Amino acid sequence: MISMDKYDVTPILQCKKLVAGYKMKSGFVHAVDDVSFDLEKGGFLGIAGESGCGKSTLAFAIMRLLKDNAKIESGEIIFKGRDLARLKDNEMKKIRWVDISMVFQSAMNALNPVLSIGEQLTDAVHAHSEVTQSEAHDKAIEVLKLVDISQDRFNSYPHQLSGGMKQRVMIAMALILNPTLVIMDEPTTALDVVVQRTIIEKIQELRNALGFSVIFITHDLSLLVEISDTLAIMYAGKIVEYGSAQALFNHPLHPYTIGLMNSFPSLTGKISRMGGIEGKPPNLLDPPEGCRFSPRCPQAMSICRKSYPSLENKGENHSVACFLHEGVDKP
Ligand SMILES: Nc1ncnc2c1ncn2[C@@H]1O[C@H](COP(=O)(O)OP(=O)(O)OP(=O)(O)O)[C@@H](O)[C@H]1O
Repeated sequence: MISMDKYDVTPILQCKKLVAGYKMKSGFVHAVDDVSFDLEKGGFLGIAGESGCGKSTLAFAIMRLLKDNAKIESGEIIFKGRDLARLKDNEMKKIRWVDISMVFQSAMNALNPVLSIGEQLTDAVHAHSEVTQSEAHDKAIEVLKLVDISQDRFNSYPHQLSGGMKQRVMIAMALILNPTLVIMDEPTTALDVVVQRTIIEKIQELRNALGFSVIFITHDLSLLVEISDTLAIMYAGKIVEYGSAQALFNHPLHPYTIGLMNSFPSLTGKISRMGGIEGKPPNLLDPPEGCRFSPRCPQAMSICRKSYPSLENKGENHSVACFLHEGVDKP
């Protein structure tokens, strides 16, 4: 885990009570429901949760790249003092890819098969800045070098590269305009474990060298506790636990976080029972009353089925939304 002291603590991004989702004939899918968090300059925020809990919708809302049937219903996304949720499209265009970029799930498949990677990188530079062909070419070579791809590969086509290399090209693409924030949505999921590890190490190395902030989204909590300085655990559209990766790892408070932690082997090597979480997440068109986790929670009390607990501070940089902890201050 990374010490937080190294980084400036001024938030560059503040999500405040964000509500976003999908308009359907049968109602509104509350995919992101009252989500708030801060991200410091140079910070690394990991967002974990099962499939369908709203992680990608949150990422696309920040990028303002939501699908046609989706919308930001309320809340704010303050980036460098401006509310992205309310920015006009032409203003957002100046920020997207330039100041905030994104590496999508299976991004490597998004490379254009008929253009060389060098052309795709230089096109990305030209699309957003007034530079000469030779400056764009130099920039492309520079970012390829950052992700350990030799300049001999400049004229290679995507099919000539391995999956790991293609994903590194996508990371190079996300970094080419020197963004302040890079959102990574499952950037390594499609790759084998060894390649995944190299790419994660590369991302950390580049973040340390270049100082950009990262929002890293994955269902793999074991990976996140290792690489993030702050963690947000999402369940059914809501953040149920939030805080420093260390605090969450050492003292997970929410039964859902504990369930996720029990779903992977202990990093300390201690043998513990691997338990999953029974049941499945609710339908977000019609979520259960009260705490959305209550139907699956082994410790649910009657209040949990009636009211939703608010996210309360339980110690320095650690908060949880759970009635089991309401009014109890924990380290
Ligand atoms: N285009 C859409 N129209 C309607 N509902 C959608 C649409 N896209 C996603 N959803 C719903 O929104 C909710 C959140 O989905 P989202 O993709 O954000 O979750 P996720 O945590 O990123 O999942 P995954 O890890 O599988 O990508 C889910 O209930 C999903 O079914």
